[in-house]
Amino acid sequence: MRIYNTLTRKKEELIPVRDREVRMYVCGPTVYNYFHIGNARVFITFDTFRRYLKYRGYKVIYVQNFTDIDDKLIKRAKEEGVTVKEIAEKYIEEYFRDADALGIERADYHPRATENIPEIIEIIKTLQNKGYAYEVEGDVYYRARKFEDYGKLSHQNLEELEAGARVQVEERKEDPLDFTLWKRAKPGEPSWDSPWGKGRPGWHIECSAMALKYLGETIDIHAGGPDLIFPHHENEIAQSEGATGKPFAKYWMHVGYLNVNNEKMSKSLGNFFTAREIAARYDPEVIRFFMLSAHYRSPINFSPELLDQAGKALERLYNTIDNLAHLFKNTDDTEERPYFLKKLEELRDKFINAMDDDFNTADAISILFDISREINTVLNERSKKNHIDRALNLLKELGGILGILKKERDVILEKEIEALVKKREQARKEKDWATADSIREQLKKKGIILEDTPAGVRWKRENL
Ligand SMILES: Nc1ncnc2c1ncn2[C@@H]1O[C@H](COP(=O)(O)OP(=O)(O)OP(=O)(O)O)[C@@H](O)[C@H]1O
Ligand SMILES: [Zn+2]
Repeated sequence: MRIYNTLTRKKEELIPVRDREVRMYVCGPTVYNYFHIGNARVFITFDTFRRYLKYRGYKVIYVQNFTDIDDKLIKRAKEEGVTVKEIAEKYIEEYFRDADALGIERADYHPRATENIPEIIEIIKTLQNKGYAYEVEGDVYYRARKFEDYGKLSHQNLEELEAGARVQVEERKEDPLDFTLWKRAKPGEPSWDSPWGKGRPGWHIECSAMALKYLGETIDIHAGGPDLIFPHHENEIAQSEGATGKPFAKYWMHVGYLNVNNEKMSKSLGNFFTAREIAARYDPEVIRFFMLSAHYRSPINFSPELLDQAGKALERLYNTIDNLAHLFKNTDDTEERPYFLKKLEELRDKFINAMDDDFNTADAISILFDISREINTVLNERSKKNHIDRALNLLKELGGILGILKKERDVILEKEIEALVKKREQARKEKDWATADSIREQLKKKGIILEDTPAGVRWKRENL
């Protein structure tokens, strides 16, 4: 398998640290709000990659954290007159509700920053002992310039980094490049005891501490959204590698932005839809299908029209599944087509090759349509039962990796269709056009097309 690595800007062969085991850390949400569909892109993408790695026989240990203490949470808690803990509890619960609804499997570990304070303090102490960290009156900073490789993930040299660093109002830091590891407590804010007095952790150090605790010193894949490359992931590397002296993560993966009118969907711009709003209007499988139709590193535009299109495309695959179920019930089970079975195997291999090549879900989806086309041209009411069965299983097997084609469908049988066609004829005779139209629609949804001919009404299944 090959994976594009942000660190080397190349596709590299996946060689996990431990044989057949992939340890993966995905930066999770800051829990002060519902997550939006742009955030969902990260969760859905890596959930899919995790499923695929398992399909390929890897044991996967998957960690996704919750940032449950930070300025945004504190602000939100003040606004609502509740505690920071209450805000965090609420939005962690809401996260699971929405993620479950989108078919995102739970991580093996969902650690929270506030439940790992001793580990965070420990790593800061190590950094301080090694000269990477310094304290200024209860605040602790990371001495970025001391870490030789600083900038290696975002591919910036020191001049570029300096130009990017905001001029600091406070003169406490030795260098504008330095970043916070520990913040001295302000009155009324949650705080923990530490060697530097009462305070709370900075954002970057949480992930270093939790990755180390749950996955070890060198992990295989570290992932997140594109805005995390700098500074968050760059700083995570400086902290983790500074503390352990070992490489932190072998492969760094980042998804492309989900945009609205070519602008990043974000809370601050106000151009966002929560995952909950969208899941109320669209089938979760349609949302996944939409996300996975593009390459994960490409930006995607979000619009209701595009979701509708995704819905129609997914429906075509479901029609094939319905047709297969229909054929299975109605076949006379005589026609042997060894070529077809061989072709299915070839298409499965193509799907695997696409996914092995940096998780190319866009190609993988187009192969599902190739499979569907093959089924619809070759199979008929004489086909061998085992051919039909193999075809159905293959679609379910490969669809399942992407988290689609999992729904049980009630297949409409011939005699039900005939009955509805008759009912529609009757309605037409009585000039009850509303009923006639609604029956046509009902059948269309099940992939049945009606043709009004001079000899009466004929029907056929779409794709067959
Ligand atoms: N439009 C987007 N497209 C893809 N990923 C995104 C987008 N917006 C946020 N992310 C990612 O979602 C994950 C959760 O991030 P976080 O909870 O910090 O979001 P946020 O920064 O509050 O969102 P926003 O950028 O809307 O303010 C991160 O990995 C982040 O990179
Ligand atoms: Zn992180």
